Amino acid sequence: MSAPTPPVDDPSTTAAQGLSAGAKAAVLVEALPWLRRFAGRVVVVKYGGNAMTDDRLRRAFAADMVFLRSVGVRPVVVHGGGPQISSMLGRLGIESEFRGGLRVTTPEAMDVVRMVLVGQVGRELVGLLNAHGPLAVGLSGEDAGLLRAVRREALVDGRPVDVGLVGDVVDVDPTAVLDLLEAGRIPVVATVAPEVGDPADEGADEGDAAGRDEGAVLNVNADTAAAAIAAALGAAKLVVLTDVEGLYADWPDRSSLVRSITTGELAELLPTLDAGMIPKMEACLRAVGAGVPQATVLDGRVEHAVLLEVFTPEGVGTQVVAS
Ligand SMILES: Nc1ncnc2c1ncn2[C@@H]1O[C@H](COP(=O)(O)OP(=O)(O)O)[C@@H](O)[C@H]1O
Ligand SMILES: CC(=O)N[C@@H](CCC(=O)OP(=O)(O)O)C(=O)O
Repeated sequence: MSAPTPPVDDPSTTAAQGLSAGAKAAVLVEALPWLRRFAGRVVVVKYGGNAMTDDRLRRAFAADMVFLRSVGVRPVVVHGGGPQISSMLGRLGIESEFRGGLRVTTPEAMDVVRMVLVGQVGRELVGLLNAHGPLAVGLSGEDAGLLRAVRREALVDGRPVDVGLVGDVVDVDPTAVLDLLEAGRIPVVATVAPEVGDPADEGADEGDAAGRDEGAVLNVNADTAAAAIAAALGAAKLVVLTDVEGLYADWPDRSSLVRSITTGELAELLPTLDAGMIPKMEACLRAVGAGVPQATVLDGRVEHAVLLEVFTPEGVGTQVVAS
């Protein structure tokens, strides 16, 4: 007879082993008001950066999502996958470049974006979460009308530049995500979205009577999509994982880390920021502007960063709140 398989998160193997009983109890007691505050509420987590590529961090992230769900919080994961897309494009010999922080997406590249986000990154994440039980269900912006997008341009040196099949979310139908949450699942969203005609563009001669361009699917930046989804779900929090401690007011001066910033202050700082941080801070601004009470950019290199953020009074990273 073989020995019983230990649970995925065998408590006997955790770092908490080194803590005294008093310290362990203090951690649990400290979490109590936060457990109460977020019980039953939606928390949207944008997953990307190092937390997505390092195996130990990937497992810790999955455990965090399962923890949230186990204590009655409703996590929704919106994932990126930029490095994985670049790697697959490279393997296929398809050239790819970013302009103003957005990938120039040809129809050929779009096939790869969709294949990698939906068929690879999303699948792997669902598998990681489901090692804990039948919890995660993957879907893309194309499923059940979740996302609708219009084409957008990139801003390079203040001037608009065509980047091909790249979109910005104009409409979210959260019904499918809410159904999954209601069933106790963890929705995992890949950010490709069907294109709709720009409602402002009345003279458009393409598309059907409803202004919809049949068939086109757009590549949407995952930070931007996470913000739109958080707003549509009335989330209690948007958490954006990245590979730095948070927002630096004077990048790369490490002493300029911002712990908390209002939307008004952030709007002033935004034009001075460098490429990588712009979509993240725009996403936080958009979510909080649309009524999400808090948005936080977190260091995905820190194991269990999401739990620390949600369940401790200090939090970690940079928090954006309404002015
Ligand atoms: N003001 C800033 N504060 C923090 N990071 C910044 C800032 N400006 C630019 N960055 C860069 O943005 C990067 C994060 O963006 P990106 O690499 O696109 O993230 P991810 O892969 O996590 O989506 C950081 O690693 C850093 O190099
Ligand atoms: C338009 C655009 O640039 N889309 C992104 C979508 C993936 C993404 O946002 O991934 P990260 O969060 O890992 O950067 C891309 O093609 O890379």
